[in-house]
This record gives sequence, structure tokens and C-alpha cells, in this order.
Amino acid sequence: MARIPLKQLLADDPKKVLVLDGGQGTELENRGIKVANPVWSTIPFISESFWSDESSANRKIVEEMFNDFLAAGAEILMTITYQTSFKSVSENTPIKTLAAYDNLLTRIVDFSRDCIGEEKHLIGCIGPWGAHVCCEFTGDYGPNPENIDFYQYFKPQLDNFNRNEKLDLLGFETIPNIHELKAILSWDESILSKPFYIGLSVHEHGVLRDGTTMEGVAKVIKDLGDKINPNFLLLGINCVSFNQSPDILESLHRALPNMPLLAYPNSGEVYDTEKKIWLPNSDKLNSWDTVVKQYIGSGARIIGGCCRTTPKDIQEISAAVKKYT
Ligand code: MET
Ligand SMILES: [Zn+2]
Repeated sequence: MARIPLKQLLADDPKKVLVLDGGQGTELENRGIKVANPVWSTIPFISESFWSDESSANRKIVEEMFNDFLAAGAEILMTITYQTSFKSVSENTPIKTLAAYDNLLTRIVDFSRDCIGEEKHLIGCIGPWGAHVCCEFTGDYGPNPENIDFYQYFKPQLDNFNRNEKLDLLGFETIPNIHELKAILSWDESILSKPFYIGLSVHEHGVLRDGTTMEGVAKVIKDLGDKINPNFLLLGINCVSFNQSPDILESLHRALPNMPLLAYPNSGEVYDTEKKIWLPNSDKLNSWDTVVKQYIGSGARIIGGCCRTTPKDIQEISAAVKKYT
């Protein structure tokens, strides 16, 4: 059965809310893959044995993770390519040429599609520029962020993903800086030829990590008017604090009432960078049931989880989505 294009699916049924999968990098870590390295969750795909040995331990772990997210109710899933930019891969792994990089991405997308089957939608996940220097949670892109050549950074990954028919949507995730947002939104259909979304990295006080308000974000989009790329399908937030996420999404909704939104917060645990451990969310004010209900009230069309969320979280999200749609 052919998949309904997402743009059509969302337009045909204004009540439809899709359940996304959870935090893949941290879930692979939970399952024993050592992701602490410069290409993070890309690491299992770098070793040739992942591809040559169908019973390799890491391959089993990734397959089981996808299976568990599917069983939990995920309807749209992501490729594990957050830290798989050409720059990250070519500087930190034996994969050095554009041709070898292209082959890597194609293999990952083929494998992900095989894991989830033909009926579910697949997102080509693209981490922010900041991911390669670990500043997606500070938004500090140096003294001249307006001079960064974002297109050059993303181009090799976009060239592959744009032409890959196994992908239904491109997802720019955890975007913390207004100059990066402006750059992505300035690209027309020749650069972004597939439907795409942008997930913002937002501080718990409700501003983009670089300090831009949600009104400031909205202004960038409003100023583009009808020059906006028609492939820009959804805007939203990801890897933001669980507790604050409903308020943040609501403020985005107030600033852009007609924009379809998406939300996938982290678990609310906090990473202690010195001890290198996750500290519990001691202040978990809400349940997924309450959070999902508020997201839907604020115009969310895709809802899932980011870092440290597991198939159990996706199960709770899925139940809440069924209840409130
Ligand atoms: N999709 C990514 C992942 O969970 C998002 C990471 S946010 C730092 O692997
Ligand atoms: Zn995350």
C-alpha cells in the first residue's frame, strides 16, 4: 500500500495527530550501544560488520528498538542520523569522501525503511549545525553567526535525502539559533525539494537558546510571506524540558495560529556534564496525558519524545493521542 503524502494526510483530516518515535540516541545507549563519541548515535553504522553481518549485536539492537517503538504505537519514525553530517562523519570516522558518505546515508535509509515497513512514514533526521560542536543547547554560534555557511554544511546530507524516495519528510532538529532558522527558511524548492519541518531548541524560559522570543521566530516566517518554501510543513519544538513544553508550544501557537506544529520534548531529566549521568526529573509536574492534551489544543499534528524517552513513553503518548483526537 502506498503511503499517503504527509501534506495531504494532514490537510485531508484536520484532526489527525501522528505519533512519532522516541529519543533514539539515548535509547540505543540504554540498550548497550556506546554512543559517547563525536558522531554519537551514528556510531553503529560506521563499522562494516553492521552491514556485512546480519546477526551483528548492534544491528539486532537497532532493529529491536524500531520494533519496540512501532509496537508502542509510533506511526512516523526517524532515521538515526542526527550527528551524521558530512563534516562530522568525514572528520571523525574512516569515511572521508562524498561518495562513501552518500553510500552510508543510503544504507542507513534503506535499513531504516526495512525496519519499519512500507506503511509507516519515515523522517530523514538532520541535526543542527551546532551538533558538530555540541552547542545546540546554548545556541552560541560564535561572534558572527550570520556569516556561517549553513548551506555548505547541510548540502551533502540534503542532496542524499532530497532524492531518496524512502523518506517522506526531512526533520531539522534542535535548531537553537535564529540565523540558522533564517538560513533554512531562505532555501527554495531547488534546495529543499521534500516536505520538511523545523524543531526548535527552546530554553525553559520560553526563548530560543540564543535569546530570540517566539514572536521573533514568528516574524521571520511572517516576513517571508508567500515566498516561503511550500515544502515547509510544520514548525515545533524538540528536546525541550518536559515540564515547560506545553507553555512553550502554546506561545508558538499564539504567535503563529495557522501553523501546523509538532512537539517532542525530552524526558525532563537533566544531563550532568561533569559526572556524565542523567539526573532524574525531580519535578515531573505533568503526565503525558496532560501534556498531550495541551499540545493538541495548541495545534500539534505530530507528537513524540526526544532524549531519554523510551517506548513506554510512546505508548502513553499514543494512548493520549487516541483519547483526545
Ligand atoms: N532524533 C535525535 C535522537 O533522539 C534527537 C536528539 S536531540 C539532542 O536521536
Ligand atoms: Zn533530544
